[in-house]
Amino acid sequence: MKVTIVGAGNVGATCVDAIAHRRIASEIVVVDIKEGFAEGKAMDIMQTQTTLGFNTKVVGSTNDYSKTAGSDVVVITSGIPRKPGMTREELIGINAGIVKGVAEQLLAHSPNAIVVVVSNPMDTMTYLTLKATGLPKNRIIGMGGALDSSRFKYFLSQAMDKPANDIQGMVIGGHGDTTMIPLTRLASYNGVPVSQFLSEEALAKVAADTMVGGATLTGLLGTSAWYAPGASVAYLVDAILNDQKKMIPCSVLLEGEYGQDDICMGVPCIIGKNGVEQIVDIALNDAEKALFAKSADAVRAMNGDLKSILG
Ligand SMILES: NC(=O)C1=CN([C@@H]2O[C@H](COP(=O)(O)OP(=O)(O)OC[C@H]3O[C@@H](n4cnc5c(N)ncnc54)[C@H](O)[C@@H]3O)[C@@H](O)[C@H]2O)C=CC1
Ligand SMILES: O=C([O-])CC(=O)C(=O)O
Repeated sequence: MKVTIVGAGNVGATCVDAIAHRRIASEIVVVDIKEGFAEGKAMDIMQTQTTLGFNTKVVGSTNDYSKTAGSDVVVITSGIPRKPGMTREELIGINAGIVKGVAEQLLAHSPNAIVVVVSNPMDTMTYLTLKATGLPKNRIIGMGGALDSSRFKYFLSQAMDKPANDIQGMVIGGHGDTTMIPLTRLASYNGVPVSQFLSEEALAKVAADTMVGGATLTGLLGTSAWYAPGASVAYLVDAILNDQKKMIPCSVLLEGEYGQDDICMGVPCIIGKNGVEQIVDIALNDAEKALFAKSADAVRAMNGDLKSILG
């Protein structure tokens, strides 16, 4: 199986590394616009083959998409990250043009690929990719919910002092500081509701910490995070390549689900070899429904800005 990652920066290179370690692809091509950068990252990662014991071939390319031909999955991480104090939404002006151009070049060489969108603001970049390429909705997947859910489980495990791998939970909604919705009501410690272990106040703090999880790391690091984002992409790509039918919250086109139309937002999806194989329409309570509708309003407003940006 062949995977292409566009963007050899912090997130892109970590995606390559994490996918190579999972031993799920025969070849990974990494593309960047910066001369020699992707080639350098590819060579560095290839020089870990013998110490880490994987056989995936990693190839770097400076903007030559012919090397990406025939990819099964392509991942778009190209674009600028935010700096401390910024929101993801502020990146739209620069990233929209980058993502559109990259998506067109990728599909010219890999017309059957499943596209994973990572660049921010991710829900709007996913919607843009869908509109610009005209691909069926099952083949355009925005990655945000997998990451936000892993952060949610981390904060729950810290608050409960229990192992993160025994915690189940999902974050839906937009991938934004104020738009994501950690589903505390449905989170569990091996099936037991987390409300049995944490007070309402403690759960509210976990939800709040999860929502600003990316902003907190941006403040600490001076740029946004990459280890958990790269690992989340690899987790999603594994589910596609190995047809795992995992339920992963992803940003996908909604056509009536969750009361929304013509918008890409995070909802639980069954992910397999066809990409998004099913949207799981879970029964939200009234408060969660209201949060979802508010989140959709914000994402839709951002999508509206695409018209003026792209002409
Ligand atoms: N959806 C999510 O959960 C997450 C999204 N992100 C987003 O991912 C994006 C990348 O973040 P980082 O890797 O930290 O940034 P970075 O600055 O380290 O890397 C971005 C790379 O994209 C390259 N690039 C720019 N224009 C390009 C083009 N037209 N073609 C090919 N390559 C191009 C740059 O040369 C650079 O190497 C940002 O927009 C960030 O906000 C980051 C983390 C999580
Ligand atoms: O916070 C950011 O800007 C990058 C991102 O989407 C995340 O780490 O969740």
